[in-house]
Amino acid sequence: MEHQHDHEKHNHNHDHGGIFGKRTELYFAILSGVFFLMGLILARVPWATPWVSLVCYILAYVFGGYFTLLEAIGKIRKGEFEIDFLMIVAAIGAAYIDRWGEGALLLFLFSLGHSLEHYAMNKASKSIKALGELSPKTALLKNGGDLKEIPVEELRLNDIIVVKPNTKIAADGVVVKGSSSIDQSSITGESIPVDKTAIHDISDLPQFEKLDPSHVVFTGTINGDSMLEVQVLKLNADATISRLVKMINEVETKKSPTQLTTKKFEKWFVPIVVVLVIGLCFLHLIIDETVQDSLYRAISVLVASSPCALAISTPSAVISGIARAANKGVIIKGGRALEDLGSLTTIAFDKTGTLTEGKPRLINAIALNGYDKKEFLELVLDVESLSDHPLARAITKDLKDEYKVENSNRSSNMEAIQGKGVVGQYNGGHIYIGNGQLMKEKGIQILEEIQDQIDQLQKEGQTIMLVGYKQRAIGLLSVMDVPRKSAAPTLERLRKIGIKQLIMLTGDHQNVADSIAAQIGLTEAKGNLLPEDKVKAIGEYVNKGIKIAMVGDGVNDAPAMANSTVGIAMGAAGSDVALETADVALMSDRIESLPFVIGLSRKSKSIIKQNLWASMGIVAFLIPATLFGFANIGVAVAIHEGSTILVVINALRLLRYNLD
Ligand SMILES: Nc1ncnc2c1ncn2[C@@H]1O[C@H](COP(=O)(O)OP(=O)(O)OP(=O)(O)O)[C@@H](O)[C@H]1O
Ligand SMILES: [Zn+2]
Repeated sequence: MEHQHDHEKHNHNHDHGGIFGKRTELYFAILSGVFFLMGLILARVPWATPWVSLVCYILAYVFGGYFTLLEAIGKIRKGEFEIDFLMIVAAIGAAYIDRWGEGALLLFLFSLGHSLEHYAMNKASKSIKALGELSPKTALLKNGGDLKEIPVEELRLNDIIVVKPNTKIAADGVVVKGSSSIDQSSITGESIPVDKTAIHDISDLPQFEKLDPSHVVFTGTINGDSMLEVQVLKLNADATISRLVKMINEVETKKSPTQLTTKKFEKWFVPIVVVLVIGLCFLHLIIDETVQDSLYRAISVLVASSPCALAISTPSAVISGIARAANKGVIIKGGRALEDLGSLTTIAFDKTGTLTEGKPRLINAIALNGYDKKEFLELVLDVESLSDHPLARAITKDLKDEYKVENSNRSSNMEAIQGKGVVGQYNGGHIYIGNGQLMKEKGIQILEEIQDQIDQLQKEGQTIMLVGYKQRAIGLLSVMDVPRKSAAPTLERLRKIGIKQLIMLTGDHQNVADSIAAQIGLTEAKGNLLPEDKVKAIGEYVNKGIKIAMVGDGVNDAPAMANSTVGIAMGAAGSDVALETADVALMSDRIESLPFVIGLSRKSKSIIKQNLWASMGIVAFLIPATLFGFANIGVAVAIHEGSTILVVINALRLLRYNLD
């Protein structure tokens, strides 16, 4: 509780700070309204001298105009020319023709409208900022035998911290002692706690990204009922949560396509209005009316045509949409990604780790051609332990754990052959481990009967790797990675919400691809693809004008993702690379979030559309209404500001979006 308080003090929004704190803008608007009303009343009481009411109006001007003027000046400095400026001009114009009352009303309603607008927009960004407030301020550093509470900024890499039950974890790191179930919802949006256990071997830690997620913990997540010891693997500034917050804050500055179009529209619309308004000022030269009448009309039209609601209609929806996604553990990087997500018709998935569990198990390890089995297994272990391909890691693990083979480190010069396998040196001979293609290229013969066996295994969905040593096939490995339980229902869901094509792209054999596809219900499965083929396959869809997303781990699939309309990375919590490269990052590896974000994006798009129509409709109605004198300044301002707030409230509905 104390921490939170502390944070409030330092972190509040300074945009519109002032003597009354956060709400100064609103209070000023209210004061402006009070003085306007007093002016209005005093102008009508017989005993008050006219200047008393004038003083009230002037005070209404001061309070109503203060922030508007500040904002206008700020924008003009940046070379932007916006509505605030037009409003100031209109108010000055009103004063000039001695319509102080209407000028005061204008500034009062304008400032009220805008402070409410800011308040509402804050509500959206607050749910983003709340993310940043998740990380605790201090950590319990284990220092020999005793514990010391230190600020998180002072933690260094490889420090050991103690996490008490039911407290927040203070650093990204690996569990080295204890096991507990951890509420990671703050990062992944997953409400069910995840079990974490201590890593067995801390002597030779792999990179943070390569660690098994069941040992990894994140800053800001909440420990369950038991004590943990965590080795710090990231400095506070680099913690996943810090990156997230930074990323989402940058997102607000990236404009969506609709926003850019609206900006373009404003670029020619505003000058036209200005010319029209200036022309209207001189109307008394042509038709029979007073200068005052002409100016009054010009000011009303100016107010009526300020595209205020239009300007806010898209950003408000984009921010609300992104905020909603963020608290469900999905990072959407900007308005463009949001709008693209909403227009998808096709989704391509990587196989391993995306549609499948990504935990391949070694099913068969068969020595061929009379090669000694023990020797064969050792050889495979020695070579594969040098590779960090997921298949290699699975094979290594199972050979050690299940087959009790020991690593004798007799292999050297291991090299990966992209999308095919590995090559290494062993006892003075070349050894190849990889797919059939690799064996063919290296001139290693596979007997007919073995090929039949391979075909059979592949049809069951097993990935086959052959081992060639000294130009001879000496063994066969088969590995099985089962589809995620959530894959079939998620694909079904996606189809239901209208995604027409669901495609799998994989480096694995076509038979394996087909087998998985049949199990989970894809429209198409493309196998035998090298990484560059995946990029090409995506490119073909994009060239046909199809909006396609590529879903993958964000690391191996980064090029294909970059080539797609939207790149979606899964399990991004553990991988900075994935977080950086993707347009959309699912922090957890739950593909079931996909229908939700797509639904949310579509909703955002439709809200943007509603907002655009509403705001343009109002302007289209108000301009003639003021032009022909049906609406005076007061009515014009009221409708104008009313529509602005309506548009923002409409956008805020996204904060409560749920896929039904
Ligand atoms: N280290 C390795 N050891 C043995 N075989 C390998 C290795 N790396 C790749 N291969 C072989 O190359 C094939 C293609 O590998 P690639 O990395 O392109 O695809 P993948 O990651 O297994 O599958 P996906 O494309 O679905 O993610 C694998 O199916 C395997 O047969
Ligand atoms: Zn406005």
